[in-house]
Amino acid sequence: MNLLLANCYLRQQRAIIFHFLAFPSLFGAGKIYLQWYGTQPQLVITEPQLIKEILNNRDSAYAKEEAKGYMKRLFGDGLSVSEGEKWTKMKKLANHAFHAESLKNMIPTVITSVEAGNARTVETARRQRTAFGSSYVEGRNIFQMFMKLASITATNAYTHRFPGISKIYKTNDEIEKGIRQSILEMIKKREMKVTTREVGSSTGDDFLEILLKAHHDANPSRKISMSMIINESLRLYTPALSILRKVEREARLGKLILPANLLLFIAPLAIHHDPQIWGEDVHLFKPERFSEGVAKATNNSIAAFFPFGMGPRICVGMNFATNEAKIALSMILQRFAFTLSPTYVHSPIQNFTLRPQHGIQVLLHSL
Ligand code: HEM
Repeated sequence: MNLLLANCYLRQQRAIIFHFLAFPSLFGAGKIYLQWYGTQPQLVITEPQLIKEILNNRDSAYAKEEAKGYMKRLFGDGLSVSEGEKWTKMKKLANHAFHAESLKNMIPTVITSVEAGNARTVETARRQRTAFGSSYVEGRNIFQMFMKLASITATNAYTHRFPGISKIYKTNDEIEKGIRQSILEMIKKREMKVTTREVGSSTGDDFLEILLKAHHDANPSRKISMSMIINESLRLYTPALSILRKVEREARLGKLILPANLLLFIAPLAIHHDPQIWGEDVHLFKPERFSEGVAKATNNSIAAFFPFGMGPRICVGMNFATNEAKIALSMILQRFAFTLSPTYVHSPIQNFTLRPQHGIQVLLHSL
């Protein structure tokens, strides 16, 4: 540890770099090491307890690293890169914009976008086929209601300061109710299919049916929900690969004394792929890890799973992103069955966030 510390100070003179992870037995510090990012040394932290200490710190010992180059162009001087009073004000506004009530109001817009995407896909398929299943007609009706709802919502955005608005909102409510009803009916039909089908007699399981079956499984350890699938995807393919902080003033971190200006590189992916936390099957996609919630899956170690960060700078879009994914997935799965295309090449890369290098090709079948 002392050697590591020495390196922290040497860094200031831009002298030597030791890669501690490469020599864990020599230095006994396998979870903390120094790396160079271009000409910039960074202390990489992959120890949950220390990460918790850094990200939850509220006495300004650690700050966001100033955005440079393309990051600056991308983020400007917005919430994610600001500090102090400006950050407090912006965070308050953002939290308000994303609180539960506001999120509820965004749902029709999300639904409209997904439905428009679904409709475009169906239209493409229509050119290749002549016959449609009843689900298309049901979907078209829902889509028409969405369009009406979207137009009313857009109109409301301009008229909400004027009296008499409650009448318009009532119309809005009715359409929303109609949409919800139609979707619920579609789900019910699919659920009936799943629950009345005998085990083993299934023909051509699609993802929704697999999900529904898992959801209805009598064995609680085999029940799978959308949240479990989203959590396991975020664990295995953590989109935000790094969370950066700068040491504002000399700070004690565990047994280390960190010099001011040292850059800290927090690596959620390293934690999410640590076999000591997740077990030897860490690289397998197993949503059932989360069957009893995140706390149980992580043995109550809050910093063992943090795809959206933690502490005061936790992602403001967390609930929006997960709700959007759930809405989009459930709507797509009601309309289509899909399987992975044989042309798909698994190649996750870091391109700002972690993403599939060549996209994900799937074969869609209209239901
Ligand atoms: C799967 C999707 C997403 C992931 C994995 C993600 C991840 C993260 C992470 C790890 C942080 C913390 C950064 C840090 O501590 O330095 C963060 C912050 C932030 N995220 Fe997200 N994010 C997602 C979606 C979104 C969405 C949809 C929005 C906006 C609509 C958003 C807006 C923000 C903002 C504004 C911050 C900065 C908060 C602050 O500094 O106080 N994110 N995000």
